[in-house]
Amino acid sequence: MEKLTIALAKGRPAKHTIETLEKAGMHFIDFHADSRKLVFFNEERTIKLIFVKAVDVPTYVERGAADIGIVGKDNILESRADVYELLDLKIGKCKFSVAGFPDYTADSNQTLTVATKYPNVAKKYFSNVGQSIEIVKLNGSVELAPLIGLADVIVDIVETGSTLKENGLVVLEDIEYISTRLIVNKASFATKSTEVKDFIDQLKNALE
Ligand SMILES: Nc1ncnc2c1ncn2[C@@H]1O[C@H](COP(=O)(O)OP(=O)(O)OP(=O)(O)O)[C@@H](O)[C@H]1O
Ligand SMILES: O=P(O)(O)OC[C@H]1O[C@H](OP(=O)(O)OP(=O)(O)O)[C@H](O)[C@@H]1O
Repeated sequence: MEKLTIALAKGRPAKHTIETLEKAGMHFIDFHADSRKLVFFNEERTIKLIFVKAVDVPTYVERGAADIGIVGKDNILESRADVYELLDLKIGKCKFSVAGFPDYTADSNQTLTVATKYPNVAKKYFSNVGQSIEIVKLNGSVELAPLIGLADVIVDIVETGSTLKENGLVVLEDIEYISTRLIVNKASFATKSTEVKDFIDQLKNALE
């Protein structure tokens, strides 16, 4: 009998996350990296794994379509979903930064144009530092925005820094450390507490 539904973010950290689940003793028999299948079960059929777009994972968990989600902190922050965040898997490590041209100088009296895939994160950061901004919401290739005069600065994920470097940009400020986290639906945490705690404990052991 199926006990838990886990929503896993498709994309970069997925393969590593599956490896961690395998290490924790959960085997998803027909999973392979280039499969187009979106639903998998472990051997005992106690865990249903669903693959969804990273940005949608917090929504699935908040609304109870999944009991647990495994997703980047970037998507959790942007979604502002009301869920419990209970574990850092310490994979998919990167950071949120403000980036721009090396000679960029901040002027708190002027409205800054900020290009980003993460408008809520950008708004919160600049509101905290007292800078008024205008957001240009993009869905990718954000580093292009300052180069073509679409924005003064960007708020984006930086991992190795090579995308910034190759486009003549630098980190101006770091905002937050990002990695893959485990989130839990609040009702599931109460009604399925044993199953949820067992799942987290198994995962924790595999991470040690
Ligand atoms: N260099 C990186 N760039 C982007 N995301 C990274 C990086 N390193 C780790 N991550 C993590 O990987 C997740 C993104 O994976 P990926 O880029 O495959 O998906 P996505 O950009 O959200 O999806 P899509 O490209 O389909 O919109 C991020 O949410 C973040 O937590
Ligand atoms: O510091 P780096 O190691 O260069 O990694 C950071 C880059 O990777 C991500 O883009 P992604 O590849 O997801 O493409 P996108 O521009 O379509 O979001 C992110 O948005 C940065 O552009």
